[in-house]
Amino acid sequence: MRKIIIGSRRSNLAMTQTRWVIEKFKELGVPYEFEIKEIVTKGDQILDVTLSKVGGKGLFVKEIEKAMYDGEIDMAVHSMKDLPSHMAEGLTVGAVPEREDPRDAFISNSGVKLMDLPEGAVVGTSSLRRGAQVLIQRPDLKIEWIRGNIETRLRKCREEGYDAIILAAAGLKRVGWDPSIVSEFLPPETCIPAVGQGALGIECREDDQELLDLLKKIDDPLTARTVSAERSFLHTVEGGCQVPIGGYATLMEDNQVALTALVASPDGKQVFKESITGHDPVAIGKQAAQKMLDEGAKEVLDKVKAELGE
Ligand SMILES: NCc1[nH]cc(CCC(=O)O)c1CC(=O)O
Repeated sequence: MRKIIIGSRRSNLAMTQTRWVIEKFKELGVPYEFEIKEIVTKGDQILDVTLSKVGGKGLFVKEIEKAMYDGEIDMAVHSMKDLPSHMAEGLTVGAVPEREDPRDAFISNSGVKLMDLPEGAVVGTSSLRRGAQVLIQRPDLKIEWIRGNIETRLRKCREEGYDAIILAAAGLKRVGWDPSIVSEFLPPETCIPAVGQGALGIECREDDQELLDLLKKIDDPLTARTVSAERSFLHTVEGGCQVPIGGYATLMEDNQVALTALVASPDGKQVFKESITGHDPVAIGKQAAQKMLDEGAKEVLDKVKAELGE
């Protein structure tokens, strides 16, 4: 019986996601053994700098990809939103399982919603996308950087002078947090989630046909379809770095994909938003991106990238 070695970051969320995938396989009764191998990534070692300043999206995946090339591991379970829109040579996403809650969760110390925070209150986030969308609705608030895994951020929120923080609902739900700590699930209409938020992407070697066949069993083609529209948008705007970009697609009854995408300046003062519907997810992603780039989103993104030193 082949033993499949799954590489995972050691955070509680990464481990939980990896164990969830193994559990899915076990439920299906597949004839394989599974072993988890912990991988420490650069992103895990950087704790106190703004993530967007230290080197973009690949931060959590490079070491995992090296282990995959070296044959140390056979597959890796990623949060889709941490996967760069360009896959590394020879590696592929073999499965996109059913998506968890895509929304952002707003957690305030006093329990009030975003629009009810007192004037000038401090919101902690290390995401330019979340910061920009908070400022679009509440230009009076202060955005302060907060880093660390879910547990660390929740502790810092209580102890370090933030009035509220924003985390992905999917992460909270997966690690089993009590949903009552959430003051408000921000609607995707006013806080467009990150591309791929709530979905997993399971990576393996392109030439490992046996694993690709296995992964098909936990792939959700409907989630894959919406995520591919979002990623096509991200890819076309070249959002490889942590710039203020959001993209969220849903399926309509006639099986068309409806994509809403956003590019904003970090201060929320310039906003480009586009909603496009169509049958071909890759085409609508490109179309939305092209339209926004032509209308001026390119200058906004170039400016952010220059400030981040990319
Ligand atoms: N940026 C880190 C990250 N990557 C994936 C998730 C949560 C799970 C998901 O979005 O699928 C998180 C935490 C967060 O953004 O709060």
